[in-house]
Amino acid sequence: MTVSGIRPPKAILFDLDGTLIDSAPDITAAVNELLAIYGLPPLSLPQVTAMIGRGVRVLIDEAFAASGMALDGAALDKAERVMAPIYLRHLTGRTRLMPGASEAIAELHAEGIAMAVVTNKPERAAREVLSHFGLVERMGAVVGGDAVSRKKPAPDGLFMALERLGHRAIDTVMVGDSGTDVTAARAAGMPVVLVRGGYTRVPLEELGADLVCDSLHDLPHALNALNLA
Ligand SMILES: O=C(O)COP(=O)(O)O
Ligand SMILES: [Mg+2]
Repeated sequence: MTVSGIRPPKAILFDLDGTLIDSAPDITAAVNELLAIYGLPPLSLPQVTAMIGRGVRVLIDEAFAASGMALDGAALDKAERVMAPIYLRHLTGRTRLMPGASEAIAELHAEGIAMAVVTNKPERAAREVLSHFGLVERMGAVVGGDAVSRKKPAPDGLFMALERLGHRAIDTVMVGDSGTDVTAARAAGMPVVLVRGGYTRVPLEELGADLVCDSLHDLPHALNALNLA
């Protein structure tokens, strides 16, 4: 307890793409390599960026639709299999940490706050990126979109991370960049903070988060001011 009545969180669940890392350039490269195999021209960075956050299958579906080639279920299954190794070859080359990510994680770790990543990215890919940036050992759990039967906006991955961390939803805050993260956090009964600079085109104020931060630099301070129920 810092100030009377204000109770900071004991654990934080981070979204990955658009929140801790700026992976859109690598994901765009992977999408364009896949499209090229199908004889399709490349999409732009802003086009692909808007497709990130709901898992690789949605990404592929939307990329083909935007290229004028709608895929049925079986064709989408096949494209997903073709994409898997391509995606894994484009994880870190053009990906950077979001501003303030390492500082915020170091500060929260020093404060004894438990942390986990809950992403719709495949878990192997998420672990590889976190390990590349030296952050995987800071995370008490990494839950990928393929580790649960329902990805975010369902709360399944958040519950799995809580179980692994040994914390309760009411002591935990979800930190993300999109409406998907807000919906998942609400479904898990958890407060949610959104950070600007991610992959959502909708103004963050309209997404119903408890708090909006300009960058991860502001996060440790903002969390102290968040009044948990
Ligand atoms: O859509 C993805 O693959 C990843 O998205 P997330 O890390 O923002 O959940
Ligand atoms: Mg995201």
